[in-house]
Order: sequence, then structure tokens, then C-alpha cells
Amino acid sequence: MIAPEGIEEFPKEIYSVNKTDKPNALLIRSQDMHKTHFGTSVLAIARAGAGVNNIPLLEASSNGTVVFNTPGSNANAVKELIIAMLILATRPVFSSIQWAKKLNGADVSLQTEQGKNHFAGTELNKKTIGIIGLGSVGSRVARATADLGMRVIGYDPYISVEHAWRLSSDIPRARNLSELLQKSDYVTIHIPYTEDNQDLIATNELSEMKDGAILLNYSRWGIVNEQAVIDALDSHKIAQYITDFSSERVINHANTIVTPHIGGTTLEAEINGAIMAAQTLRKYLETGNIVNSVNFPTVEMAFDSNFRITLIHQNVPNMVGKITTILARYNINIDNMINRSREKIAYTMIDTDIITEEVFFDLKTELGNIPEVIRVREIRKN
Ligand SMILES: NC(=O)c1ccc[n+]([C@@H]2O[C@H](COP(=O)([O-])OP(=O)(O)OC[C@H]3O[C@@H](n4cnc5c(N)ncnc54)[C@H](O)[C@@H]3O)[C@@H](O)[C@H]2O)c1
Ligand SMILES: O=C(O)[C@H](O)COP(=O)(O)O
Repeated sequence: MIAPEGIEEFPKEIYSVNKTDKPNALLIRSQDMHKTHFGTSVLAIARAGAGVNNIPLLEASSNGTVVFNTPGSNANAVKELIIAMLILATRPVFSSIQWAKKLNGADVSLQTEQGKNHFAGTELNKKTIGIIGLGSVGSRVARATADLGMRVIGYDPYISVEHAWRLSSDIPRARNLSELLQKSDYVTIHIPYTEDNQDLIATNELSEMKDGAILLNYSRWGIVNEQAVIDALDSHKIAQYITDFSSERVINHANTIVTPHIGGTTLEAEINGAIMAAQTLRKYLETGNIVNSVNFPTVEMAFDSNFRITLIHQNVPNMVGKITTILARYNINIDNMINRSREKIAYTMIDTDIITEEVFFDLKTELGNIPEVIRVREIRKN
């Protein structure tokens, strides 16, 4: 469900929500879009949340559909749940409560005092936690676990400058995944699911972990190989697998704790994500500016003219030349222009004075006929 606060970001006088089968934009969470055909009417998809493995990004790019997510919007929620799961892994909270609930009689207090020795736990203080992925979630988990007195070691070969700045300089980085696995009593994974990250933790990696270590996966299902983790639990190589992603075998294993994908499910995170996704969508629909996209470059230009033309096209040489030649033929004076690319896709925005409907119709057809152009859009100011 999308938090209503996000939907309220779309004023009723300008937008109609859920009223057409040809929408201009989709606002989703982790619904699987791989089997849903989204037509060419869909200019953008905003995912309220972090993971975008539920969206076919290549298809979206070739369709000229910009996909956004809401980085960091639910990272605090995941961090807090990780702390809870670490404590559940070390202290017999569930079993002691269940035991205590069954007691009765006037001497309940005495019975609890006599029975408590069966429920001794261990402490997190001075244990080593290895954090794979030091982005929005991982960097917060690093700070919080260090505050609990844990020794923290991180591994993220692709860390962004922004996230690197947020990390305390006392947190050592592992040179490679093996080093992290070998040193850690707890390993927690905070990376996106991609083709490259599929089965990142499989038989070899599990064999490198300390005997009796605990593995947490609050990222995505396929990052940890299911058979390998079941084998590692059966042979007691690792002591527990704690995850947000269930399967029949994992859920029924004695040494797992499975939560039902609730890492980002807090009131606050749902509101943050919905508002951020809605604002990002509105920005794109109303100005063409792109921020927080996972398949397009960041492109921002102040909208000071009356009319903006946006073009999504292939990232090949001479596109700006081809576009401006056509504009010159229509005697259009360019006030401002920007062109940015990301992998195979490029985006150009051109600002000019007002263009009449008839002129723009012909111009759009000509621009659209450039073979490498995927989508042309006009945005009138206000
Ligand atoms: N359980 C939940 O409800 C929940 C909630 C939020 C996020 N998530 C999952 O957690 C993932 C991370 O979320 P985030 O907000 O921190 O994303 P993020 O993009 O801020 O951070 C991901 C980090 O992983 C790093 N990374 C990528 N591949 C790596 C690899 N092979 N080894 C080490 N580091 C690698 C990246 O460089 C980046 O710093 C999301 O993609 C999503 O799948 C789950
Ligand atoms: O990637 C995410 O942000 C989380 O997995 C949350 O997914 P959800 O929006 O379906 O709760």
C-alpha cells in the first residue's frame, strides 16, 4: 500500500489518481512488474522504497520510461529491525517469554527466579559484525552497531562518495569479501539484488565464515543461495540464518528466524517513501528534471522559459547536432539546453519561448523520426 500522504502530493485540480488504464506514471512498492506490460503512456515509474529488482529496467529504458526510487527513505527502519534481530539472535527473548507466560500460582515470582538460568544469552559488545554494503542501510547499521560496542568491519567496493563521508573513519574496510567473512561473528547483507549479486553468499562463502557465526539477510532473496545456507545450518557451520525473505524450507528450519519482509514497514518509512516518490514524480512530470533515477542520468536545469522540449534518445554521437538542426529549421531560438547520458541512454532538455500547438505537432513528428530518438515530450510552464 502507498501511504496516503504520498497520494496527497498530487493536487486534485491537476492530477487524477487511479482513474485510467493509460496512466502517465506509476507509483509502486515491491509489486513484481516483470510480467506487467506497461504501455508507452507510462512516462515514469516511482518505486517508494530502495530495491528495484521488481522492475524490468532495460525494458523501461528502451520504452523511454524513467524509473525512480527513494534512496534512504526506509533505511532507519531497516537499521532498527537489524538491531532487534541481533538481540533476538543472542538473547532467548521469545522462548523465555513463552516459558514465563505458562507459569501460574502465587509463587510465580519465585518460579521465574529459579528458572531464569535456562535463559542465559550472550552479548553483542566486543563481537565483530561484518557489513556487506555500506549504502543508506549499511552505513546506519555500522554506526548503530559500533554504538552498541561491536567491532565493525565493512565491505563495499562501489561505495558512493556521499555514503563514504557518512561513515566513521574508525570503521575498518575489508580488502575483500573473504576477509570480512573470516573475521565476523555476525554478517549482515545490505546490497541490491542484481545479476552480479545473485548467490553472492553460497557454499564457498559460507565455508569461509567463522564456525557458529550468524548470517542476516535483509536485502533480497537470491543474494544468499538457499541450498547452501540450509546445508550450512544442517552441518552447524553457521548457527542461525535471520532473514526477511521466506521460503518453505527456510521458514521451517529450526535455526532460522524469518520476518515477513517488514524491514521497511514502519509508519514513518512508508510516509517518507511515498512522499519522496510522489515529489520525484511530480518534478519529472512538471519540469522534466530527473533526480533519484535508477536507469537515467541526473538532469536538472532551472525552468525559466515558457516551453521545454525533452528528448530521450540513444547515447550515440551527433544527437545534439541532429536535434538542433531540426530546431534551426523551425527558426526556434534555444534559451537553454542540457544533455546528459548514462550507459546506453541519453536525455536532452531544450528551453525556448512559446511554440504553438500546430508548430509543435510538426516539430515533434520530425524529432520523433530521428531513428535514435525514443520519446519526445513538451512541457509548458505552469
Ligand atoms: N527488507 C527490507 O524491507 C528492505 C528495505 C530497504 C532496503 N532493502 C534492500 O537493501 C538493499 C540496500 O538498501 P540501501 O538503501 O542501503 O541501498 P543503497 O543503494 O543505499 O546501498 C547499497 C550499497 O551496496 C553496495 N554494493 C552493491 N553491490 C555490492 C557488493 N557486491 N558487495 C558489497 N557492496 C555492494 C553499493 O555500493 C551501495 O553502497 C536494497 O537494494 C534492497 O534490496 C530491503
Ligand atoms: O527495497 C525496499 O525498499 C524494501 O524491500 C521495502 O519493500 P516494500 O516497499 O515492499 O516494503
